Amino acid sequence: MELKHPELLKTDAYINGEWINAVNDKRFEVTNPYNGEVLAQLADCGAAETELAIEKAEAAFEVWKAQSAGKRAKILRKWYDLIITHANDLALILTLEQGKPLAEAKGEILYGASFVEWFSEEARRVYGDTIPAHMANARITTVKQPIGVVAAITPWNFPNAMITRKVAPALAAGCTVVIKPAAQTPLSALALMQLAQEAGFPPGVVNVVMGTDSRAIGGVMTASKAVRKLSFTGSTAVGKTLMRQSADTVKKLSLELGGNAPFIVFDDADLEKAVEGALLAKYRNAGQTCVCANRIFVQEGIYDAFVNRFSEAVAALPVGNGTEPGTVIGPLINTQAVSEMDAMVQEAVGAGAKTTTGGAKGEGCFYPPTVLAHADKHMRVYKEEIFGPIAPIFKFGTEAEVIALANDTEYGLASYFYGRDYARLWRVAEALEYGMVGINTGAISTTVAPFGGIKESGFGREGSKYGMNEFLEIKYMCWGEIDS
Ligand SMILES: NC(=O)c1ccc[n+]([C@@H]2O[C@H](COP(=O)([O-])OP(=O)(O)OC[C@H]3O[C@@H](n4cnc5c(N)ncnc54)[C@H](O)[C@@H]3O)[C@@H](O)[C@H]2O)c1
Ligand SMILES: O=C[C@H](O)CS(=O)(=O)O
Repeated sequence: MELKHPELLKTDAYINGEWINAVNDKRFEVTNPYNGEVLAQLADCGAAETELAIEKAEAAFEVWKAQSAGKRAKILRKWYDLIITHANDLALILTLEQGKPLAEAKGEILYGASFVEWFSEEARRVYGDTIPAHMANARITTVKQPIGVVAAITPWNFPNAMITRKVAPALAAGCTVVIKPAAQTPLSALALMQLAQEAGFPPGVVNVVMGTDSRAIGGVMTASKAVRKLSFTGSTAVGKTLMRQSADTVKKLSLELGGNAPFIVFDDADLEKAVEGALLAKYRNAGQTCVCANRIFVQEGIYDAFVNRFSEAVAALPVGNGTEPGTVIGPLINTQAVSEMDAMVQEAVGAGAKTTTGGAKGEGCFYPPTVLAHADKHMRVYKEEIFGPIAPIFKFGTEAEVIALANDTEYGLASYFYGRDYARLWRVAEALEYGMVGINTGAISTTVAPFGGIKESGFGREGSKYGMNEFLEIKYMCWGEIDS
């Protein structure tokens, strides 16, 4: 791996400002999904290392929370500057371990960095209140205080941004953090720790433990009384497990879970813009994105025109090695994902769907971008999160019909629709049961807006002016006997 800053390639856990091997010397491999090449052998951490990291984070909390907001802001800003300086190296590490094309990886690095920049600024704006008291001789104030040690568990699909989106607000609030990245993509997390160390975060403020036994690591995190907050991004199934495990210590939770986004195209939509938006919303990271369009609903008047135009554009998407310029679709994370895609496609085709492009396994971790016309609500692609490059297209008649279809899911993360009748745009935006709605756009993810879902897509918001609230407790103070 040719890096300008070779120190970014780390393979040991980062605990209390030191790089440490697993206590039992166990290592695990991280491979490149494009060609199966072993990129590195990493410390295979478990319960012992997690307990140590939590202990050090708890000790560091006393120091970090006592820093001024300005001091925390300065170190976060320095971290941001270092991430930007080394963005190309971070993007290469990300592409090699996760597979997404370099241009997308660079975009993720800049997106991830934007959370560090945003919360380096928000750090100085944790305001309290003075409230007119209920008694003449009393005064009422509130202050916001950091909740304490935070455990962060993150997925493989955005191995940089899903970390900074949690860790930046937590650190800005004065919390300390223990991160467990996905075992498939830990190199991005460790590279961020190298830069955090260079930025001057005191030992123990931010830590990373990685390993193949996620249950062991998560089990320690959820059982620990020292961990006052768990912030999880991943599947709904695992989110539910962690929620159950956290009940015994009544942890504050943020859950960013799975999605099943509808992408609705009304007859009056600009067809070209709708196709462009659908391509963007569907095929980011080869469809391995929580907010990807999962079900494309097209009104009957333009159904055939949309299917033809969209299929043509999908068939032309360049597929290949993420490090090659021009690649738009890289490999999936592993061959199991490829098999899962193929099973969903074959089930849909067996039930009457028609592939207009793609529809058969590629080599290794590749599955071609696939379009399924004449999909219906009885198929897996309607009910389940696809999390891959398959675009099922459903036909609908009326506004009421498509709202019912769009909301017919236990998920509630992202949703999208294209149209031009402004009265209808308002009605549909208000009727969709989702945390986020894209209206005439397929790209909604930004640090300035509250990112998160409802129903079984989780709760809590990341980014925006709301993001720090996840890591703060409001304390109310009632000052009596003022007139004595
Ligand atoms: N809402 C969002 O912001 C968002 C963002 C990215 C991904 N996701 C979702 O994540 C899923 C894909 O990511 P994934 O495959 O990494 O999800 P996953 O739930 O399998 O794993 C997520 C993380 O949890 C860990 N984990 C798994 N089982 C665990 C356990 N029992 N205890 C502790 N940790 C455990 C994994 O090692 C990984 O670090 C999709 O459902 C996607 O929608 C959601
Ligand atoms: O997988 C979903 C992540 O949240 C990525 S993004 O925030 O939509 O870019």
